[in-house]
Formats: sequence, structure tokens, C-alpha cells
Amino acid sequence: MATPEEAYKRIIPLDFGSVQTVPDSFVWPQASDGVQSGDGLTIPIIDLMDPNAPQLITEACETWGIFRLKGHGIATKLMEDMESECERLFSLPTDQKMKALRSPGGRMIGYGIAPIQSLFSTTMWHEGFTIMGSAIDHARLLWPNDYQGFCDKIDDYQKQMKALAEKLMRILFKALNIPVEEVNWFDDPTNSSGCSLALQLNSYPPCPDPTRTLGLAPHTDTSIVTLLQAQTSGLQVFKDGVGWFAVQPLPDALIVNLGDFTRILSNGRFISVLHRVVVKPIQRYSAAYFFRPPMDFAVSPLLSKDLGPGQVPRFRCVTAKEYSDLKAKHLDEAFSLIEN
Ligand SMILES: C=C1C[C@]23C[C@H]1CC[C@H]2[C@@]12CCC[C@@](C)(C(=O)O1)[C@H]2[C@@H]3C(=O)O
Ligand SMILES: O=C(O)CCC(=O)C(=O)O
Ligand SMILES: [Fe+2]
Repeated sequence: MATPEEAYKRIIPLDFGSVQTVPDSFVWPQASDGVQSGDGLTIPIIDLMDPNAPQLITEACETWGIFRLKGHGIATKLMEDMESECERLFSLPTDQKMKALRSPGGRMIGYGIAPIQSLFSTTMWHEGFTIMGSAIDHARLLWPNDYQGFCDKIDDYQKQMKALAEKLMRILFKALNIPVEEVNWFDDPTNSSGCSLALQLNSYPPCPDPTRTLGLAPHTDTSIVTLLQAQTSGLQVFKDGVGWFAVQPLPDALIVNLGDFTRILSNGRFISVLHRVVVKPIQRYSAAYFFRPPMDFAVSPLLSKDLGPGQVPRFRCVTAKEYSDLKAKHLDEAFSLIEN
């Protein structure tokens, strides 16, 4: 059992600016086992304005669990602003960022290493900033006289991402025969049922030896859907029978990936894609918006009006909270624990 000091150390990132080599504690032997993308190994590109988009999205969810989305309506300027805010935040001196450090055992918000880090003994080449709702309390600590600009951008971004995620959720639920009318939190403007929506700003500092370490260890997201913005490559997905391969970002497109809750709701039909991040000699930022149900929501394949002939539910019903707690302890094994 870790002492409180040890636990605390686990949320403090490395002072990346000062290291010339990858320390042993950051060495992931499997980091370089990616494959080159070849024929048939491209993540679909879908235009949301295409009348066929719902069909294409459904197919992408069944085959990949991830796709690149154009025509999403998020202004390029807002995406650029978000990238600049990431740069402004993560370029702050380490002792300044430390003021907004996530508190151990507390709510998962603020500055620090990846929340899943506690499940791995090898450290990830990463620092992050987690936001749920308003960012004001932490932004004040980072920029005591100048926090409003950051907060306004974050609010605007979350509002637009939420609207887009709801649009996508409508498409997914329609494909799964789940009536959105029965989901009482859907479209709730106050999101009063608890802070489960989250925005994660990720920074992967320039790495002197990129093939030896990982930015984020393999994981699936604890979300319905995750909307990811990243200007440079680094994200990889795992495809059965193929291995790890790169998702190339497109200018202006967002990367959309499904999370575990959609796998449960779809009774396994839609893929909650396993992904990881490799690092580069250059700085990389990303912003991930996690669209998640309120913690008291009961997630079950039986919400669907049509499991298909002879189909039985593969997963038992769990609240979002119950599942998140299982995930925090068991990561990938969480699924086997809810399998019927
Ligand atoms: C809303 C969420 C979703 C979280 C937990 C919580 C806040 C931060 C998210 C991430 C972001 C980084 C990868 C991940 C795996 C992690 O370590 O923290 C994500 C995790 C999850 O999808 O499970
Ligand atoms: O940085 C990326 O490309 C992916 C980030 C990610 O997977 C996450 O925040 O959950
Ligand atoms: Fe992720």
C-alpha cells in the first residue's frame, strides 16, 4: 500500500525540459511494435453533412470503433485556440503548474500525470490537465491575474463539443434501437446529475528517444463517445489480427472514438477501441472530450428495443459509477467482470 507521499508523487509529472535521455522508469519495451498502415488499414473519414453519414458511422462503429469526422461544424478558430491554450498552459514553469496539481484521492481534476498511471508501474511520457465543468478554480491558481480568457475558451469548447456529441449519440442510439426519449439526462442543459462530462488536455513533451517510451498506455475510454482533437500523429489503435497502427489526423477533422459504455449498450456490436499514444521528438498536444452519462445512469444492453433474434445480453446492467469504479481498479479486466 502506497504512503500518502508516494501516492502524491504518482501525480507529479517529470520535469521533461531537463532530461536528455529516457529514464529507465519510462521504458516501455513494447513501444516500437507498431505496424505500417497498408491496404485496408485506414480509419474511415466521414463527413457529417453527407446524407449517408448515419449509415457510414454505424459501419465504422462496427468495424473500427473509431473514425475521422469532417463537416462537424466546430469552427477551425476554436480548435486553433484550444491548441494555443494547451501550449500556454503546459509551457508554464513546472512550479506554477504544480499549484494546480490534482489532489490525491480527490476529484480527478487539475494538473498531473494520466489518471490511469496508478495502474501501471512504468511511467508514461505525458502530462495532463483534467477539467470537469468549469476550469475556474484551477485556472485561478495558474494565472491569478489572467484566467478569464482560458475559462471562456474552455466553456465555449465544452459547449460545442457537448452539442456535437449529442448529435452523434442520437445517430448511435438510433442504430441501436434505443429511444433517446427514455434517457432522461439527454439534452439536459444543466447537466445537474453530476460532473461526468470531462475535457482532458494532454501534452506529450519532445522525447529524446521516442521508440523507447509511450505517451499513454493502451486503454479504452470510459465514455459513450470521445471527441479528440490532435494536429499531429501519435495516436495508434489496436486491430485484432493486425496489431498497432497509426491514426493519421486530418486538418480540421476530429477523431471520434467509442468508449466502453457504447460497447455495453450495443451488446458488443460496437467496438470500444483499444488505443495508445506514441511520442515524438517534437511536442504534441491533444484535447479529448469525454461524453459520459451521469454516474447514476444504469447502462445495460437491454435499453435496446431490439437485441436481435435469439440474442441474449452479454453484459449485466451496471451504473456508470459502478463501472467507472471497476475500471479504476481493473482497467481492461472490467469487461470480464460484468460479462454474463
Ligand atoms: C472522464 C474521465 C475519463 C478518464 C477518467 C476521467 C478523467 C480523465 C480521463 C482520462 C484521460 C486520459 C486517458 C484516461 C484513460 C485516463 O487516465 O484519464 C481517461 C479516463 C478514461 O477514459 O477512463
Ligand atoms: O492524445 C491522443 O491522441 C489520445 C488521448 C487519449 O486517448 C485520451 O485522452 O484518452
Ligand atoms: Fe483515450
